[in-house]
Amino acid sequence: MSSPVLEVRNLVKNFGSVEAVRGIDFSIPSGICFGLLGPNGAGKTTTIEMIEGILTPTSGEILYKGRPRGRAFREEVGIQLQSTELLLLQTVLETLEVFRSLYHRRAPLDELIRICQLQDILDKDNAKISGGQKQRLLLAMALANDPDLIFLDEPTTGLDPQARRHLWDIVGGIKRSGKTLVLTTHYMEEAEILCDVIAIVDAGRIIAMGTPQELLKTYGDGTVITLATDALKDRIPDDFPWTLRRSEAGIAIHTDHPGETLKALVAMGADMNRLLVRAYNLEDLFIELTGRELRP
Ligand SMILES: Nc1ncnc2c1ncn2[C@@H]1O[C@H](COP(=O)(O)OP(=O)(O)OP(=O)(O)O)[C@@H](O)[C@H]1O
Repeated sequence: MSSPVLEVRNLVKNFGSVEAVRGIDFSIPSGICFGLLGPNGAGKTTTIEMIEGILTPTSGEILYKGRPRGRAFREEVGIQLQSTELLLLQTVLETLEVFRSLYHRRAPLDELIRICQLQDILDKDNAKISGGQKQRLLLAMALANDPDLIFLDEPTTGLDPQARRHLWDIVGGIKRSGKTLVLTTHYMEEAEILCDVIAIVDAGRIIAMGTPQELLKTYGDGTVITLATDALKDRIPDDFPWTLRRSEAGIAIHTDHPGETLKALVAMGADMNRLLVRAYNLEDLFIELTGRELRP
């Protein structure tokens, strides 16, 4: 079997007394989208900045195609940083051309423009493009050297839902072209849609890892019924047989027998108009594993 594109062994990063990354291990085969999912401050950016070579690890090992990172890594990797300042008086096209000229290996310009859907904004100054357009340009810049491995650090943070979905489509296309992607996000939905393998990161450690289906199977799938706290006439009895989670948003019940649970809720006088039945998802899993919400 060919060696993984990227392997990370016992990676640690301390900033003074802050233990940002506390021993992370993973291995990424070619052609997949690997996601680091976790709340703010979990250590996602620190982890990928160590791999990218922006930060020096306190300890641990990073291998690219089975070897320590060297020239090949620098030439074959594309990076979309979480925040990048663009030259405001340059146009989108000029920015792309300058960026492409920095590399020996270059993706064809028309392909970059087509993949990242920049056709309509090529003549616009960087100062005048929207958040979604800027993210698409940053993505095109990350693809400028036709990389084998691409890092995307929270590519859709701050975008409106429509721009977010647009970027998901583009990233999906890049994935289908056979590239290997590493993506960080604190959006469960984004990880579920784009990633083949997800590592859930909390407080500097990976607390669960697998395909979305494996994670849900291992840690509990089933159904979640949510309802407002005051949508029940009666009190929930102490011997209620299903897992209950209370929050400001209301009550969430995790059950493998939704029919029976619904019957029990109806018997307690539940207002059916204020009740939602949905599949258990990765956000539920995260809350069950850590006791905290994924998003702040
Ligand atoms: N340069 C630094 N100096 C000191 N502490 C830092 C530094 N960079 C990050 N940290 C701390 O390390 C921890 C992990 O931060 P990191 O940015 O890696 O998290 P993250 O999961 O990427 O969060 P976000 O989703 O907000 O980007 C946090 O407690 C953060 O405050």
